[in-house]
Amino acid sequence: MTAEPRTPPVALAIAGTDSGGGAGITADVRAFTACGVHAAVAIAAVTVQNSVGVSGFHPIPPDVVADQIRTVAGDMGIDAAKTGMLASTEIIEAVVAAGDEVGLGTRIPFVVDPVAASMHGHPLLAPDALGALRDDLIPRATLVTPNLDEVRLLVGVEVVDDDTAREAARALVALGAGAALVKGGHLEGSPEVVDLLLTADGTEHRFTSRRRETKHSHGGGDSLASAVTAGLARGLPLVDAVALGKAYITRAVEHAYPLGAGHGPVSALWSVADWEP
Ligand SMILES: Nc1ncnc2c1ncn2[C@@H]1O[C@H](COP(=O)(O)OP(=O)(O)OP(=O)(O)O)[C@@H](O)[C@H]1O
Ligand SMILES: Cc1ncc(COP(=O)(O)O)c(N)n1
Repeated sequence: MTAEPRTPPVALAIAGTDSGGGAGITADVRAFTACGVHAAVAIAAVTVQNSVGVSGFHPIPPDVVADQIRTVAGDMGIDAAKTGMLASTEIIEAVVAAGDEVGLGTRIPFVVDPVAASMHGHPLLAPDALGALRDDLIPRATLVTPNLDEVRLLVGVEVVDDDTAREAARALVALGAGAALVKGGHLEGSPEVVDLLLTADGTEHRFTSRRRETKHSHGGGDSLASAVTAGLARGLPLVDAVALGKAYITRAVEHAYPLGAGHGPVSALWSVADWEP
């Protein structure tokens, strides 16, 4: 007799699409799958995007974003959730309202990746939405995962070394986040990439990897945040979930591939390429 298939944990990505399949929801779904959880999605925006950049940006009506969250939570349940591109103040407020109803950040671990722009420098968030991100969404986060540009926008700290990364993480936790992971990918000039995790009780952890010389890192931030979310959905403690996320992104950057004329994506294919009929 064969055993009944077991239902995996469910993780929800609340984010934008990338038509080129490098970043946003496509990176989230790949990371969830590679990390062993079922991927549910609440689409917040559609972008017209390829490896060279973003040429269109179309927010989804806020009530539709909120309804996607409610309908997933009400049926299959959510074991952890993450946000990526949220596009506007109105969408952020809708996510906050629906998130409060279903328990994001209280009953359910909630990772906020405060996406403000694409790696090509194209905006993915209305400038007037920073306040809602800072004051309403981040205080509900179990973990916030900014890159160094987002750190500057959110808390005004210029990160150049460990001390300033620590200062930034403290400022993010002071906004009300349960923990902050300050990602060091943009700190060029060092052979290592250090991501600094600070939890609300003041405990610090450094996650270090060798820096790969590559221009193909599209979707790296989304992939890291989603892999951490998958770890949380699987019930790992936060520090172990971040360690899983760092291991996943390190392999994904190692296997990143050229695609199109611009920046290729980090890869999840190493986790599935050996499959044979
Ligand atoms: N060159 C690299 N080699 C190895 N790891 C890297 C490299 N660049 C970034 N990473 C890792 O990728 C993750 C994302 O870091 P980064 O600071 O680039 O965030 P991001 O700007 O949000 O990502 P992206 O814009 O590429 O989606 C981090 O865990 C970081 O350590
Ligand atoms: C829909 C969407 N979400 C997030 C990113 C950020 O990813 P990156 O910084 O690699 O461009 C993106 N480009 N598009």
